[in-house]
Amino acid sequence: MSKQFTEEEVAKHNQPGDLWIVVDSKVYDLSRFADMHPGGPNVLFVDTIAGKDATQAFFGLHRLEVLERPQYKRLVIGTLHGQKSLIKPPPPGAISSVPYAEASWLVPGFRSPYFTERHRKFQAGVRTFFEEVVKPAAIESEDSGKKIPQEVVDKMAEVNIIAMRLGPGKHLQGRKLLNGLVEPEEFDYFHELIINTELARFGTRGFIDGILAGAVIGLPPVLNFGSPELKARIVPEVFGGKKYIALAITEAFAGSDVSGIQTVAVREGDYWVITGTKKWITNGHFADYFTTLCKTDTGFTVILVERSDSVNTKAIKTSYSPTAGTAFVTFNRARVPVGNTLGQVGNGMKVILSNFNHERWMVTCTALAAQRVVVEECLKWASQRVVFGKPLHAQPVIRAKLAGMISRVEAGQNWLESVTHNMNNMTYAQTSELLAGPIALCKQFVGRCGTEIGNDAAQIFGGRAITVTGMGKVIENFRRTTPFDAILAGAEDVMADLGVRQALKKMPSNARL
Ligand code: HEM
Repeated sequence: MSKQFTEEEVAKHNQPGDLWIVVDSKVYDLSRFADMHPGGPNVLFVDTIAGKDATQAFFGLHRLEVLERPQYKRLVIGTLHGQKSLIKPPPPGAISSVPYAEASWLVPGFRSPYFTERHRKFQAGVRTFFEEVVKPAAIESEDSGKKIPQEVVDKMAEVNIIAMRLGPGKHLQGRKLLNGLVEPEEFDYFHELIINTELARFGTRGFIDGILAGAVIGLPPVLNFGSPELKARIVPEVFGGKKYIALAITEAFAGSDVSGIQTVAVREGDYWVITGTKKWITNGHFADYFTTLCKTDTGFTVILVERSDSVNTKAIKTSYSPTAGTAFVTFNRARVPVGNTLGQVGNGMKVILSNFNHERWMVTCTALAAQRVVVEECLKWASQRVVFGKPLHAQPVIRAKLAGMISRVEAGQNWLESVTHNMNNMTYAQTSELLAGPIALCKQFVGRCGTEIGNDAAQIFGGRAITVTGMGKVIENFRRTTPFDAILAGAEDVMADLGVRQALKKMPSNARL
């Protein structure tokens, strides 16, 4: 039982050298801390704060996590008599009770045609895992820009999260997935959607890509088009988190116009000799393998290039965290055995295209999850921030912005879930034929919504939205990095155009008004 104080007792400690305040029923002794307070000592000595309950003032200026830091927890000397602490960080794995902070299938009372009890159990397990194991590293790496920690990769490999991120399929057979929370044969795209969602909830966009997005896009060509020997060697290393792989398609010469690439592979006996450069290669800075699109005599060919002295990687400074390992890659006559060819020589475009739908869908999942976090941040802030003597949400313009943000996220979510349901029920050929357009359009819609949500959130948070630490840090990260969602895996305008062109191809010739 902690020591209890009356309001009168607390009130006596209200000056330099002897300062107590109350936040959420806890009494803090700030006598020595006041001079070290990052917001300065003077703000603590005003009449309404010193010796008083400063809960509202505190939460108008600090995130709850400040009070969770050990150096500040130590300042608590007791509680206010007869009061209980009401504001607590949610335990790992908890579902938020803030409206629209969760997809509706997780909200008590709502029904879903797609998610089962098994999905719910899986979601709870994934959230707990990510919050306990991944979140601290996500925050640390996003900030420091350093490579994702190997211990986290090892733990993800142990429960087969790296393998699950490649979606349902034979590669999951015989694996124990998240301690048996899902069987390999029941694993579907909704399970994968859950993983993508949970990964994107920390306000750390660079880390989302750093934590092996390269494997999600770079390994499928090996799995689907590599020789049995190559697969037997590469796949276990990557799923085991021991080796890293990146997809190397784009160049300074060619982005959306993939066919403009200039990297060349020339056959010399049993080897390919590869010369050229690749740009914006996610995870490239620390990758061991590069799934590389090359020009060959008879068209384009995808070749798995292993890191060697002839492969040089240089970090590119992007607007998100260097922890993503974004690199400029140079192949300087890199010699690769012909056995590393993925698919048929000259048929590289097929190999590359086979990957695009899944990649675009994945980016849509993580983008949407990050947007939902922004909605939650804005609802909390609009409720706890007091302006002109009222909560921020008392302003109609703020409520209008919230309405727009919520509607965009819910629209995107419902579209994404419908696409995901169809991915679960279509053959690969049907998905290519019928879903390439909807996935492209859904991605461009969610990407555009990201820009609009970022703009609205910035108006709600004001100066805090352009400040890297403190109250608005999640909004700052989101606004700075949401363009990645609108560009990676297919730029917004290209996606829109692709979706419409796919639709026009299917226009019946006899359709008339
Ligand atoms: C337990 C008591 C407190 C602790 C441990 C604490 C700690 C901190 C910390 C760590 C920061 C840096 C910014 C951040 O990380 O969010 C900060 C900033 C600040 N604090 Fe406190 N603080 C306390 C109480 C208060 C109170 C009662 C006030 C009321 C006026 C206050 C006013 C400020 C201001 C004005 C800033 C600067 C905010 C900004 O830059 O936006 N602090 N405080």
